[in-house]
Amino acid sequence: MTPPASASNQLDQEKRLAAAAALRWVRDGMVLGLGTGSTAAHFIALLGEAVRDGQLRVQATATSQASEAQARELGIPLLEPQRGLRFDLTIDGADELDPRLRLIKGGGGALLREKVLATASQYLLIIADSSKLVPQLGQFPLPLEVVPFALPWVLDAVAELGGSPVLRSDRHNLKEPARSDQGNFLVDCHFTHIPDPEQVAAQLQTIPGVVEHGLFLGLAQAALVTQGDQVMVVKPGMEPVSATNFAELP
Ligand SMILES: O=C[C@H](O)[C@H](O)[C@H](O)COP(=O)(O)O
Repeated sequence: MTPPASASNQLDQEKRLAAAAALRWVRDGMVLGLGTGSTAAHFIALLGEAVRDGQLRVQATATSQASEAQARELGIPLLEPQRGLRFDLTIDGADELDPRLRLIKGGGGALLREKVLATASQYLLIIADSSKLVPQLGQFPLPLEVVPFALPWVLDAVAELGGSPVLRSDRHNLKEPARSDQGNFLVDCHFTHIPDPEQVAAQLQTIPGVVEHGLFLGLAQAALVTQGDQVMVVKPGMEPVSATNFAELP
């Protein structure tokens, strides 16, 4: 359900505050991974300003064509995928995160590239508004990237796991399926509750034709979650603390 306009403005403001807090930990010379989605777009915009004003010199690789286009337009120097390329820090959004920093990602269809960069990063920092932090994952439908040929069998297999799969439609032409940047289909799996994300991830990995799933487990080191006008740091096993308490990466 879409939130009413005032709530959606509030969430957008929270996203921007989290993005601004993340920018504090970007250091000159860093190689960055740039996430995808509305929260990551705030970060890229702020980073672009810092680069333009000469406050930061960084290089970056983006997790989607959309983020790459935004970064290019803002003059952020971009690196192509290459062997040996590692990222000091990747800043990305999430659709859901739990207190152990297990994530659901892929609402924008960028889960594959996002997981590739997250895995090649020393530090994955998630930025999010207050609606994203949940006690248990699964309310947000879990996205899968699926090879088109394999679709019918993937749908069968996900249904057997209790995930009520729905093939995602193209936003601009609802009669057509949405495609990832790789040209694959996206399937949203409505589990409602995922009490054991590790088990679900292991099961999804065995389905032929599933290129990637949107469970990000053990990948994020910290999250910046805005609650009202306060940005809080969330780390596994730690009570959330104000982001202003950290001078370095949390
Ligand atoms: O594929 C998209 C990504 O995983 C996004 O980071 C995620 O959907 C969150 O997007 P937003 O910041 O727009 O809520």
